[in-house]
Amino acid sequence: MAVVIDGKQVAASYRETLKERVTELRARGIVPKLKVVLIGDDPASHSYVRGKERAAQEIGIDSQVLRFDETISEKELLDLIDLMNEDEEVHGILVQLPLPKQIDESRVIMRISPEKDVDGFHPENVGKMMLGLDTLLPCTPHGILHLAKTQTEIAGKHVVVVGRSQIVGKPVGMLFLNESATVTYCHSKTDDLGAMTRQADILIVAVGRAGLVTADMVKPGALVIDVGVNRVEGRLVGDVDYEAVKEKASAITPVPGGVGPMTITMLMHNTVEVASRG
Ligand SMILES: Nc1nc2c(c(=O)[nH]1)N[C@@H](CN(C=O)c1ccc(C(=O)N[C@@H](CCC(=O)O)C(=O)O)cc1)CN2
Repeated sequence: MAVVIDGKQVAASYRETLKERVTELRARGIVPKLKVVLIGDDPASHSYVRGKERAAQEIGIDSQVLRFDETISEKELLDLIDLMNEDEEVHGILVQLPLPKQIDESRVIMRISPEKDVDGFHPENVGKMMLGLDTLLPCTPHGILHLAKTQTEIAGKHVVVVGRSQIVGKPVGMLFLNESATVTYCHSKTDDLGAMTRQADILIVAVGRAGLVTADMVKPGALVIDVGVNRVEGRLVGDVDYEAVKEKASAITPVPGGVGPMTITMLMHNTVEVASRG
């Protein structure tokens, strides 16, 4: 029976250290400031942004959410980003994804100053991450690495990543490689997925398909990290068949309450990092 990794608790304890850092910054007259751009009325995006506001308030970060109708043009959004880039009081800028179809996501990400890119999505930050240089790391992958380190040594472990998205799959593999893990990437075209996942000491699943990973696809004693968020019959579930895999793994993240809370916490971490750079 696996240890259930309590992401809420790990996140809460990490936020305590951030609170202390913010108290020190405020004593030096620095108030960390985060601007979040929220476009449209997607209920999930609104809920995630509320979570970001709550976490910022708890830690002492000054956050402001700028809400726009989904008809906003790309030019209006890019002009707004320019203003925030120039505002010396703003440390972090985040545009909540996904964006409406008239707006090119890459153009938006590339317009945010890399120094203020608290999502860690800008190519300059992604490149530095690949090189193992100190930079703003993408929040979900950073959160996953932190959770994994609460359970095991990473160096020498075989990490299998299922999923190759720009914001989770690709970067999370890179972060584990930087920690001297052996990394295998799998995706929708991978032949015999189970043969791959069964080799994993640490299995990270980020596809967005409920029940994709079943118990027979997991090596006994593996650490299983489920990044999927799927709504099935009104319930939130991950990509892993949680009840069955729990019996086989040594540790597992639940959905909800696993990786999700770490995403928001690492966003706060990045905002504090930028503010600390002075
Ligand atoms: N600009 C960004 N957009 C998006 C990101 C991102 O990192 N930056 N990631 C996701 C959404 N996201 C944060 O923005 C996010 C997703 C999930 C959670 C979370 O806490 N999930 C909970 C369940 C929440 C629920 O009930 O729906 C959990 O897993 O426990 C936080 C943040 C896409 N967009």
